Amino acid sequence: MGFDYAIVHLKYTIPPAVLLTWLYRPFFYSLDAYKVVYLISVALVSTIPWDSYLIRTGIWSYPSHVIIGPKLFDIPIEEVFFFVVQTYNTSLLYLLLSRPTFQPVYLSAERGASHSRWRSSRLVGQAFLLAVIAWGWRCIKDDSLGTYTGLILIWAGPFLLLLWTLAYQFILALPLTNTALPILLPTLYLWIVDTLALRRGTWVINTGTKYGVHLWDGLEIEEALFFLLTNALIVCGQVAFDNALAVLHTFPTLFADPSLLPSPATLMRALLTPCSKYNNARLTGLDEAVRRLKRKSRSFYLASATFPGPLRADLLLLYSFCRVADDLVDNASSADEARDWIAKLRKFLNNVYSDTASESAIHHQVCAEFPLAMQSALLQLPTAKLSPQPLEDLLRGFEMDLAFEDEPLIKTAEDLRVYSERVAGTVAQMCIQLIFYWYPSILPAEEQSAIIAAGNNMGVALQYVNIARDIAVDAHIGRVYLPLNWLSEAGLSYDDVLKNPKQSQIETLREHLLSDAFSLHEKAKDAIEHLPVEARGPIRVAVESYMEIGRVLRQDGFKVKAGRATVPKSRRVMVAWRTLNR
Ligand SMILES: CC(C)=CCC/C(C)=C/CC/C(C)=C/CC/C(C)=C/[C@@H]1[C@@H](COP(=O)(O)OP(=O)(O)O)[C@]1(C)CC/C=C(\C)CC/C=C(\C)CCC=C(C)C
Repeated sequence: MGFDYAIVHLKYTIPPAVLLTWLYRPFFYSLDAYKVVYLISVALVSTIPWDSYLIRTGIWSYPSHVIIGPKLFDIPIEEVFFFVVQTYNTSLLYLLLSRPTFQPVYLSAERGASHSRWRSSRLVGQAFLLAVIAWGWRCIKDDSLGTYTGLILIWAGPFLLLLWTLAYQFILALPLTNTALPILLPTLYLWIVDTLALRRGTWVINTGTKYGVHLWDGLEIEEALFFLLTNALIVCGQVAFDNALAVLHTFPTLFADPSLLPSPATLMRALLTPCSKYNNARLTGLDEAVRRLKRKSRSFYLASATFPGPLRADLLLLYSFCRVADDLVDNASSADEARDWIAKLRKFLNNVYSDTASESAIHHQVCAEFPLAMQSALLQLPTAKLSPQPLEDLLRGFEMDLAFEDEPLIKTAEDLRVYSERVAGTVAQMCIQLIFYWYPSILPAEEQSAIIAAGNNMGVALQYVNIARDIAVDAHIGRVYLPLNWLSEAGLSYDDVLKNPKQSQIETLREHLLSDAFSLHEKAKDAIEHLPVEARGPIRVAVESYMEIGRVLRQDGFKVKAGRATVPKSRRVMVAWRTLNR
């Protein structure tokens, strides 16, 4: 009996597991736990018979003075733990590196003209893996120095072939930071650990069944291959799982109301769905939504990466609709044109929520009345999960903007509040509706209404920050959102602000608005902790990264980009990290 192997775990495998768990903790949703447990179970079931065979045939061995003693099918318990901890560590690294990626948009890769190129890639990969398996078989048949290599290849090869066949498109399409990196980093690390363990004699690769070639001093080529292939299996397994989830959550017409923890059979059905059945319009809508968010809002783009998959998709689509609607109205060349857009948007919403308008009539109206680049933002809005009232109120908020043509719109703080409730409180309400759709709350109805009311206030707080940031930008387009009575108290007229929005008295009014924003924020923020657990951290990030603009505005000499105060990227990331871990 000895503790050498146990010490390898204490020194080299458990510390990264603790570190990775700590880093991934804010995102460790039940679905992630499900994925990791699933992969660990597959790893154990597939590895134990193989490893047991290798030990019983003397290909590798563990001197009795390095292990504690208990064994499972002749495998020391420390070795069984190795399969668990390696799968756990590599999976967590994969999950961590994949967090920023919105995976469903990578389903679109195998479409259009390049279809035959994808088919060739699949065939080339399959042929390569079949050749690898055949070569492994030959090595074993020869019963010589290639035996260990052969056993590795005929064990890992078929699993890799299966995963490649099911998910090759996703494996190839995802960024290398999601695929190659989580394979290579743990492989390199385990090569180093293995070198140290072999040198100390913690495990021994017996002679006669190995080539005796070293990748570097102390690292047998077979060991290097083993760790590379096992990490490739873990990452490809995770990618295949995510591929199935992306299909399940992206195409409600193929898989209506999928469970948040789908069964292996459902996952397999999703993976086996041919790409030709994918809804291209939905993929385009999601793709455009991600691009739009990335281009237009750095705060919400960062926050979006913290939301769990299916909720993230719906928030992206909601953002896309709100952005397009706001831009259509704001960028119109005249008030009449803006009114026209609002009428068209209202017609669209009336059609969507009416019992009589058919899907093709809605489609026809959108294609006939809206620019091509904006159509998907309307057609993919998740209206079935949203009530019509906040959308109608949002349009009424946009209509208020048009009143600027005739006279100053915001006369009192109350007017400002009404306006902000319409353009931002509504957005908050819709975000909460989507959260409750995906993660139904167990709270009584009145508590849920209180959360929605707090959300509405939080939306208003964000809108105040938005107005405080954009005083000069808005003045440039003839709008002043600061209440008229505040202006007169500061000895200013509406035209003074339009002419010189950077004068010193404006700073006092900006501070007044920010102070109202932060006091609303302070009162509303506790309600976030009553949201379903999956949404709490991400909503904190969304809210706090936007409120950070307000904090920057309160500092002297803040950085301005295109006339607007900006939060430096490192500061945004710090805010996100801090709020996630709160
Ligand atoms: C994380 C994620 C993907 C969130 C998406 C949020 C979303 C759907 C935002 C829509 C934004 C939008 C374009 C709305 C149109 C009206 C408008 C302009 C509103 C202002 C947003 C400012 O965005 P931006 O700075 O990009 O706009 P301009 O360049 O000035 O045109 C608003 C300030 C409103 C944003 C309000 C929210 C996102 C609501 C936040 C509150 C919650 C999520 C609820 C909090 C919950 C509790 C319980 C307190």
